[in-house]
Amino acid sequence: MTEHQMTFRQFLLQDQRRHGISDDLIFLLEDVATACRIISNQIRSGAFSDNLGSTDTTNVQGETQKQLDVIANDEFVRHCSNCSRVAALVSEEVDEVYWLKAAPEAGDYIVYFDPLDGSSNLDVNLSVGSIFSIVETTRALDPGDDASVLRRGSEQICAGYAIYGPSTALIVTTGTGVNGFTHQQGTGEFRLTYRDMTIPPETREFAINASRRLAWEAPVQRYFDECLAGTDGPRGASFNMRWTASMVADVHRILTRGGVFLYPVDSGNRDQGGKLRLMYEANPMALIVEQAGGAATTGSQRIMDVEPTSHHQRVSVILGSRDEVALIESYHGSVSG
Ligand SMILES: O=P(O)(O)OC[C@H]1O[C@](O)(COP(=O)(O)O)[C@@H](O)[C@@H]1O
Ligand SMILES: [Mg+2]
Ligand SMILES: [Mg+2]
Repeated sequence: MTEHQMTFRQFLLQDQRRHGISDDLIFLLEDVATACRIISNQIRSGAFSDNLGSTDTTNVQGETQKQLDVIANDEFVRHCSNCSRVAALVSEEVDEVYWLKAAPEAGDYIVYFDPLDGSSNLDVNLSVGSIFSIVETTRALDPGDDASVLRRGSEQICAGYAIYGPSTALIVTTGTGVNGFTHQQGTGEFRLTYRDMTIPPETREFAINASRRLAWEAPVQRYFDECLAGTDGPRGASFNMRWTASMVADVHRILTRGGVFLYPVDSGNRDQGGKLRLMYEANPMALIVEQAGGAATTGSQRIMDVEPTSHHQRVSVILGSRDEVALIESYHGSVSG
């Protein structure tokens, strides 16, 4: 058997030998993989099991929940609760923190997750995903205080996402590079198919929701206009654009062939602080992108250095190919300099 076909478990055991990850983290990651496997099957059989479409409930984000948002949330809660070292869960779909331990200890885990990312794509059969982030606490959490789960992204020990696209894949980092595993029909195994994913520093492809152009701040407008100016413009090159309305799908493309993804703060979402959520969208994707040689910024600050103030806070997100991100950051600097 070549390393190429290694199973997720075999890879984690190798990671343990090489980098010392704990048994508990291996068990937890296998539980996350099980949750994603079940969610993948639920999505793919959606039209027959009547779980497509919306519920009549609204989540803490003020969004009408899709049935699969709720199903995916329940699968994450059910499986992540198996690990006795998980003290708390933070989900995009639920306002409060799930406290799993009455007396948390230092060394316990906090799991933050977006159970179903790109929900607006579900009913139109486009790629969606799940995103997760794991922090190991250095001091005991206080179950009476939800703010005690607030940790900087730089404290993550692990992050990943599952993409439910033409195939289902699980992309994970435990702090020593990024590897991806494709779900194998028949065996149900996740097998190593993307080894040491690396983002090229340069790119000619960007992803942004251009329908928000009028709301953007000057640095983003400048960047966009220069890309569209083509070979005769200041960048001296023509750029391609993509936007899937699923962060997981856009980031997966960037991990596979490079690019830059922007969901900046703009006049339409400034009151909320942006669109995407820091703890279970921006931070995990920032760790994955940085581990693959890319960069992730708010425009003025490294995303993983942002000091969180609430577990559902939103943030400006610019991530991907390192040189492109640096250029966009310099445009923000030149505005604020
Ligand atoms: O609809 P828009 O403005 O293009 O926003 C799309 C963005 O919103 C999201 O769908 C938000 O995530 P959720 O689906 O988990 O709420 C991102 O995946 C995506 O990048
Ligand atoms: Mg999301
Ligand atoms: Mg979601």
